[in-house]
Amino acid sequence: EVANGGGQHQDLPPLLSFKAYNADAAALESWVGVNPCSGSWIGVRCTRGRVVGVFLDNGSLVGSVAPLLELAHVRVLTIRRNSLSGRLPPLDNSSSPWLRHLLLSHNNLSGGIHLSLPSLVTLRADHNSFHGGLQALNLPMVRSFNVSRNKLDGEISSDLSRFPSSAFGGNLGLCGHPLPRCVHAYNALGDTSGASIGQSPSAAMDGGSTSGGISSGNRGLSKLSVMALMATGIGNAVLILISVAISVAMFVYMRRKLRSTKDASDAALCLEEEDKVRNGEEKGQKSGGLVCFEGGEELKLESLLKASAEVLGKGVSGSTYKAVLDDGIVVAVKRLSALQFPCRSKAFDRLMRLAGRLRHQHVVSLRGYCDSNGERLLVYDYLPNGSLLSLLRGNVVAGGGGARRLDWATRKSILFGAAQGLNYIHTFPARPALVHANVKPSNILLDEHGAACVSECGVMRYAANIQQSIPQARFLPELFLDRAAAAAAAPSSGGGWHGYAAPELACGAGARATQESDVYSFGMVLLEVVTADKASDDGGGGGEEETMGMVKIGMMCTAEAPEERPRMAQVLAMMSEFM
Ligand SMILES: Nc1ncnc2c1ncn2[C@@H]1O[C@H](COP(=O)(O)OP(=O)(O)OP(=O)(O)O)[C@@H](O)[C@H]1O
Repeated sequence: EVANGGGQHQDLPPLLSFKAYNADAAALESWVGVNPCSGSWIGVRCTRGRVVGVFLDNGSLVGSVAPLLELAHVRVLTIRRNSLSGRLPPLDNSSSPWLRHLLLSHNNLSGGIHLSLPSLVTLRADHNSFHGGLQALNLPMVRSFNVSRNKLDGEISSDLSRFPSSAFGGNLGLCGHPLPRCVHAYNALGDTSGASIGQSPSAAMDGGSTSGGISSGNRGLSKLSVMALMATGIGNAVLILISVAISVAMFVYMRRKLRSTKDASDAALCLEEEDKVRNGEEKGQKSGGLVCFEGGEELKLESLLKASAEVLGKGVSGSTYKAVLDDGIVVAVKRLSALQFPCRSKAFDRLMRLAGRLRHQHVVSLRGYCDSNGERLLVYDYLPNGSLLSLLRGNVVAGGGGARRLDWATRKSILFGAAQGLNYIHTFPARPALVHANVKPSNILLDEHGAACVSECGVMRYAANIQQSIPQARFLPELFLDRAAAAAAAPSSGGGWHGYAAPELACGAGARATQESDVYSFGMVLLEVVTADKASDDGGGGGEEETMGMVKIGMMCTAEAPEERPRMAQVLAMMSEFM
């Protein structure tokens, strides 16, 4: 029943039309064959043989989004951080009856937004070039909403005004709660001038009729009529003066108001981060005990707890499971150890809500977070191709269109990807600045394209016994101890200390991870990867110069004194010479 008249899968034509814009895009490389529901089309999710989800964030994709909205059963369309252009077609219940989550942020889409979708739950259209007003939006069920940083104007309807200012910021023409009040300048001016114009002719007419003889050319104007004429003239002059004064006042008021709207709009952007923290957007959406972040809107605690799970591994901070939910979504669930995280901490809670906003192609996305009845679960995207640790162990992993082993090109691209992820975390606008606190090979995962993604940002920063656990080396996978110790024995790294954790973290119970200690850990990983067993390198090695260059960067990162280490942005700049 999924075939159309020509015997073709019904969802194939729209997907192929979209692919036609992106013939050479790596993100759509797997879109081959005639059955998009065969399981091999990356980014396409099907239920009962129909496409219900399209997930194409960060794919460097171009063209129009329109073909994807022709998928008759699509429930989730997320295509953020691409270069899509053109207009968003008007959508209503008859064109898109199943659509629940539409995520279009960070593209170049333009035109108006015309959506009448009574069941839409998520609309993220920020960072585009949409213009016009919001009056063509009828989204009574929407819970996650953001149209900031577009070219929208007009008044925010009362229905949408329940969202925080950060949902609307960066649109200079938008006004009304939660942004500053709208000034109906044209109406006000029109009314004022309308009143004065309306009055003076009638007053003149009255005057005219009172005088009775002006139009008749009577030269001998009566005293009364002269006085009436003068009174009318003075009256008119006063009215004109009043209306000019009102107009000037209105003009000044309007200018101030517009300026304050702009200031407020800028301020809204500057304060966006804090706003989200305070006003609840950062809180995500509560869904039965689970706080859901962007892209995790469909998660439910109940279905997480019911899901079939497979243990991926156990670390100091807890255990990680691969969970397959009822509707086929696969996630990785980290269950935090009660020993390391014994009590509820506001700081940790806040950190998780911040971590839920990290979205970058080299950072594993946190989609949800649960903290109830002493149970703490973190829900991440499941990355299917293992970790840097498994590559270092000599395993061959899939990804990037074929089997991957630790050849030189792979080593460099993994290190460069991880460095970009870490730099994004370090430069994310947050106060205090974000720290990863547990950079090591098992936390550098490989996505479906084989790209490196940094996982578990910040979790270990709030662990209770991090100091005790480091010297006992439980903190490190055993395999690494000798190698890491060897790397750390290098003169500049102040031998005697081993592992990925910076030496300063060993001293004193109050030691807390910092961005400098992250750089140290990254340096250790880099040295590890660059110097790892060449037997796993199947040719195309780095060459002396490149290897030495990378080792030098690793040495700088692992300087004993934190202040001597470079910042991640500098590390990236140095590494880019070898990329
Ligand atoms: N999102 C994910 N997708 C796929 N595999 C993952 C994901 N997160 C973690 N893993 C894998 O699960 C295993 C266990 O990870 P876990 O984070 O629990 O332990 P760890 O990294 O060894 O130690 P720590 O508790 O210090 O982070 C590791 O092999 C890790 O690579």
